[in-house]
Amino acid sequence: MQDSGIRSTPRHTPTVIPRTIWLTGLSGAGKSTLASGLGQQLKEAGYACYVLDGDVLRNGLCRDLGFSAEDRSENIRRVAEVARLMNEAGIIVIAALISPYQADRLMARNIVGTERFIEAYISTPIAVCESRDPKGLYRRAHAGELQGFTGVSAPYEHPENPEVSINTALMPPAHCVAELMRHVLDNVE
Ligand SMILES: Nc1ncnc2c1ncn2[C@@H]1O[C@H](COP(=O)(O)OS(=O)(=O)O)[C@@H](OP(=O)(O)O)[C@H]1O
Ligand SMILES: Nc1ncnc2c1ncn2[C@@H]1O[C@H](COP(=O)(O)OP(=O)(O)O)[C@@H](O)[C@H]1O
Repeated sequence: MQDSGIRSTPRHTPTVIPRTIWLTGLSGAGKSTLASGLGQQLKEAGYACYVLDGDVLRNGLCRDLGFSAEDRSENIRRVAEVARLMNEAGIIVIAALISPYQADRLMARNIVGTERFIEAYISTPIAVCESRDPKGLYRRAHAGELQGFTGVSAPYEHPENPEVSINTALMPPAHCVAELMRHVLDNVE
């Protein structure tokens, strides 16, 4: 066969390993802020990514669920299943859920696949979260208007071995996002 002489231009196409970065931490710790900042940076760097925010999903996919231990577990299971599907489609997922129980986070890791799962503990101390109180939920929980509120009247089990740990009380948001971005880039190519 005659050589047409046409050559495709060699391109550097990075082999992206689509990970799920699972942000866990108290309400007000900074999960949503960092998830959206990280999502924006990844998009700007050319990666396909998607933010699954517990707060948002509870208005749709998980709107039938409350905050009992069982419902939180089901919430996390559903989000982890979605994350797995998105990873399989080549999309980097950033999940931001309180996910207060160790067993549920382990379940999420197993559903997504342990090699794909990056647990990022947003370790902001509760005193800082309470002073931020961006939605007034701590005030309502202390006033007895909100039952089973994580950190006040429901437990938060600290991750024992997270891949990343970030205390947002110590650095401005941009630095926290940069720290997460560095970790993700080290792990997606
Ligand atoms: N009782 C109680 N405990 C904790 N959080 C509560 C509760 N009631 C409502 N909210 C609001 O729900 C958001 C947490 O949803 P998650 O899906 O992340 O929670 S969980 O992972 O299933 O525990 C959480 O969002 P964030 O503040 O962004 O964390 C709250 O706004
Ligand atoms: N370094 C920081 N990183 C993230 N959020 C911060 C930081 N410093 C202050 N904040 C503020 O803390 C609040 C965190 O709220 P949010 O991101 O909704 O937390 P969560 O999703 O964990 O409930 C926001 O009002 C944010 O502006």
